[in-house]
Amino acid sequence: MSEKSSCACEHAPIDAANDKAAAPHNLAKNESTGGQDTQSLALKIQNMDCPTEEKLIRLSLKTVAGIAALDFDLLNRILTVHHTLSNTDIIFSKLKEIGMSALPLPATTTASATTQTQTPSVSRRQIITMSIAAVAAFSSEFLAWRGAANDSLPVIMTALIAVFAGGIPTLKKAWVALRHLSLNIYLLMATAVIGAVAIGQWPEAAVVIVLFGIAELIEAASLDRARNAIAGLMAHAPETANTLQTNGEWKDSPVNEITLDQMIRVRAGERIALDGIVASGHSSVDQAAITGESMPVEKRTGDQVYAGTLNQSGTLQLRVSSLQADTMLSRIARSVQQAQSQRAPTQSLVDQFAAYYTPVVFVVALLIAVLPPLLGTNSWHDSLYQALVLLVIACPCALVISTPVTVVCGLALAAKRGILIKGGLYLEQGKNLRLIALDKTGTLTEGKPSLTDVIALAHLSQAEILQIAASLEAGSQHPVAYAILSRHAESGENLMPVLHFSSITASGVNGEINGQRYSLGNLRMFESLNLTLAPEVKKILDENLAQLEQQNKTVLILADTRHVLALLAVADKLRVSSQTAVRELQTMGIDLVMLTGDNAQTAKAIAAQVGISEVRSQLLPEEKLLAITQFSDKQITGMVGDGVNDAPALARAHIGFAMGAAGSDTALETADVALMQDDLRKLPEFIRISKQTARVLWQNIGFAISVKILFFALTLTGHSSMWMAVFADTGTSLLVVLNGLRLLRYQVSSVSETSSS
Ligand SMILES: Nc1ncnc2c1ncn2[C@@H]1O[C@H](COP(=O)(O)OP(=O)(O)OP(=O)(O)O)[C@@H](O)[C@H]1O
Ligand SMILES: [Zn+2]
Repeated sequence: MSEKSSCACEHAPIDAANDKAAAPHNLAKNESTGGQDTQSLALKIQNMDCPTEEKLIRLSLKTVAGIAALDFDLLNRILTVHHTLSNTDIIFSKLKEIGMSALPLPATTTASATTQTQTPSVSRRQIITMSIAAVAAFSSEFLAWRGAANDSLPVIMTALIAVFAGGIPTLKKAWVALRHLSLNIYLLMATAVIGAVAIGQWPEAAVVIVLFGIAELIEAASLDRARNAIAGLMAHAPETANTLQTNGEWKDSPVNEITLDQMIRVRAGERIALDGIVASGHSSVDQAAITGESMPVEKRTGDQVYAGTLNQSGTLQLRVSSLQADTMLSRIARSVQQAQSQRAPTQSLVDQFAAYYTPVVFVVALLIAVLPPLLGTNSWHDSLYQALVLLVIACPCALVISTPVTVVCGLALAAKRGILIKGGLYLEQGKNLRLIALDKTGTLTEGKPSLTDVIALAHLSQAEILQIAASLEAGSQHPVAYAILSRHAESGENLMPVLHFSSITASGVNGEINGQRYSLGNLRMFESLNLTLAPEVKKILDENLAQLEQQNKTVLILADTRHVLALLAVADKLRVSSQTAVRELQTMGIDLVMLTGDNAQTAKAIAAQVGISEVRSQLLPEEKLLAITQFSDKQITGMVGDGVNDAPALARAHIGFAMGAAGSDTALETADVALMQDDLRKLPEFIRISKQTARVLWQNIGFAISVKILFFALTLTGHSSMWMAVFADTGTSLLVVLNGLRLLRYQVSSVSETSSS
């Protein structure tokens, strides 16, 4: 057996290149495709349940030239093949060869696939034949127990019935594995059974293969449970919606036929079918399905509502703003689905362990079969039997299956609470966070500042100042611009046209109005103008500046090319939840640092209010990035931002968190963890989920390994039998899957929630 194929039963990675298949698609693109465009083919494979099958598929498709990468989503039984083939028939025929029938899926439906209930993987027919097999196997065992010889005709006949009714799928898969020179659990089982027959233990052979068959069915059924539990969390949007027809009537139509900008009506008590903007009506909407927040949110004309959320009180008319496949809910489902096809570190660890464990046990089994009889310390018969028992416990099934189930349940639990985690890696790393850097504006504060002061320093009136400032800010997305623009909107004046507009990140804006060049921004921006000011003007400017900053306001200076014209001050409110979150994180032993582009005085004041002692202010985006780089060189570092200016820093941190992701596409895309709600308390909650997931993960690993060790010892001392080993293996698999599922019901109670509600 070759180096590669000697790896374990189950889904140990086959080689480095294939292992990358678990990484996001863009990686696959760069791989060995010779610059051609990589296409993706999504396939639904009904009987792809177990990591063993993943391995078989990898083995069989590995030989096909033009396949760049494979993404496995075992839980949803979807295989995505990234390839450069012009004809994909070869994929189907290769799959058929190993007994898998594949159904092509349109690329866009992969998301909604999570939200459909799946056909159960255990059919009635399988249950009936397995029952017949079970009766036959136990009759065989019973006859032998009543005194019939183990190789007498009635015993052999009943055993054969059991093997044919219950063992054919196992034997078939073993044959495929053998042909591919891969050592997997089916091959181990088949070896054990054939070995038992060879030493005349017919009843034993029958019982083992039937127990294993039942185990496989139970495992498939329990994975179904995991699948449905997760689908149940995500599936919340109705399939039809009450739409306005061209003749003015309302009619229920299927959601997938509804187009953008159509009007739909949602009555009280109904779930909303598509994302939309409220066109008329007023209601409170329970948005838990998207944001995880338990309090309903008031919705009126102009507000955004999401598919899957529950309209509680009034009738709403909505203008549809996204198609079914693009709703926030579908994107969350898609994101969870993509996350689960990426291996978490523990999973890779377990896979690696499994890759060594099985061959080692196999060699030990061989030694046990051969050495004692050669040395004359045991009979051939007994040694062979012991060796076969060892083969049964060589299967790392429970271990390998429990990790993905647990991780997926952790991801689903978090998604249910409005925390969107982009991969098992971040879920596992969360518990190791030692330092979290927080952005100020929009993260600790609401990010919706209001204009508090307008101080004229030259000939302009307040109204003129406001008009110039607002016209300049019209081209900016910065929260400061929002403050100035919304005040200006109240005045009812028009904005003036601006020529040669430019916006300088972390400084301000400038442009030309009526032939005059203006700039508006922070002190850094003003100083870059190099104006020579009369001493008395300089004095007034400095005094006002100091005074406003003393009040913890962000001060902007409006200037033309020769004079300083005015000071404008804005103030932002701290989020109520920030304080509690900061305290909780500190209790968890995490260091907090505030990073901000704002002035030192205001930064320090806000930090003091929330209880953060380390502050870095007046940072440019690249300086934020530098700070994060320094932090993450030393410890596991998280960064929380709103994803607009701080995308590079978010990307550099070990875990980048984006706030209020439900409102912003960039945030949802750039973050490793997207907090759907504008609430920092989701951060300690994320860490708690991470810790609980790790706990369950290690419980499972510990339990599975203990059972193996126990049986190893029992076997070596001649105290276990083959069917006991199968029983233990199955039982362990089942228990670890159930233990993983328990996570879904984990109560993420937190101090802050109980005290604030
Ligand atoms: N469009 C703008 N108009 C006027 N001033 C601006 C504008 N954009 C940035 N500034 C000034 O530059 C400063 C730094 O901006 P930056 O976006 O880096 O940080 P911030 O939003 O204030 O805070 P944080 O870094 O916490 O998000 C702002 O405090 C403001 O004084
Ligand atoms: Zn197993």
